[in-house]
Amino acid sequence: MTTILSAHNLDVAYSTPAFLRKRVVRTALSGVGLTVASGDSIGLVGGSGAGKSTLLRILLALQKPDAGSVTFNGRPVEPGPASSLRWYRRAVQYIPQNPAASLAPGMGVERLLREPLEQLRIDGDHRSLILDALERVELDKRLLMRRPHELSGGQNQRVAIARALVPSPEILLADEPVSGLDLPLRNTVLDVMEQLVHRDGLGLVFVSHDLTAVARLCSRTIVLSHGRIVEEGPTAAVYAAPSTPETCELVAAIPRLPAFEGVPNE
Ligand SMILES: Nc1ncnc2c1ncn2[C@@H]1O[C@H](COP(=O)(O)OP(=O)(O)OP(=O)(O)O)[C@@H](O)[C@H]1O
Repeated sequence: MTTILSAHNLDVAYSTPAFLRKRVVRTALSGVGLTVASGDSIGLVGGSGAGKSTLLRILLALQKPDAGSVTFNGRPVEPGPASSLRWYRRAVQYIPQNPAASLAPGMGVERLLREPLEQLRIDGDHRSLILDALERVELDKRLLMRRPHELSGGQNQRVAIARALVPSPEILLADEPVSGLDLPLRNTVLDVMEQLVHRDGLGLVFVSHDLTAVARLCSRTIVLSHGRIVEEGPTAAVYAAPSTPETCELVAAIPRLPAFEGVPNE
């Protein structure tokens, strides 16, 4: 059976606190829907304030929309106590933007990778699940003894990805996972994510300002602007012929190699 995470007609508006005299209501999402099957890779792009994080929080069952719904294989997904969401957290995992902030500094890598297995009450041989996740992110098992501050930024991000992989999820939701990394580390992390999508067939929702990374990982792209989906389709088609001003602006911002002096760009 194909696993499906679906969001239908999501609306979210934030309003300023009631004690302020001039109440401002800001639309964060309006009529947003998306569907992710295992093996799908979807880039979620848009300018600052477009609604990407709000959508991700709802897909992670961390926030309830004002209207609309999220389902996983037809089962409703809503914020609630950890015990009521274990089934969902096993199937859908999160890769954070900033592993330095999300990995507890006092824990060694082995403990960090064991914790989700215990919290989600996953049976089986935890040590072999941990070693398998490490291998998938191309980290040496000797790193299990280290703590986050003894690792590079790229190694920490791969630990964060391994932590998301240990419960054997079907879908990963990633929030700007390479934004803080310099170019070589960024490429290493993207290589790992590419393998997870293309070799292992995991579903991916990849939130990013980095359209080059989206082009590499995602077969489909959704463009959000002011809380609305303004464009969506196969990534190559969206980039080749953007049909809205918002997408044109994002595509125009993709860095290009400068022409060498005397050698004109084609
Ligand atoms: N807790 C909140 N209270 C009030 N307004 C909020 C809150 N969270 C987000 N917003 C507003 O909702 C809109 C969407 O914000 P959101 O963070 O989802 O966008 P984003 O696309 O993730 O932006 P960025 O790329 O800058 O992180 C913005 O106008 C933002 O200011």
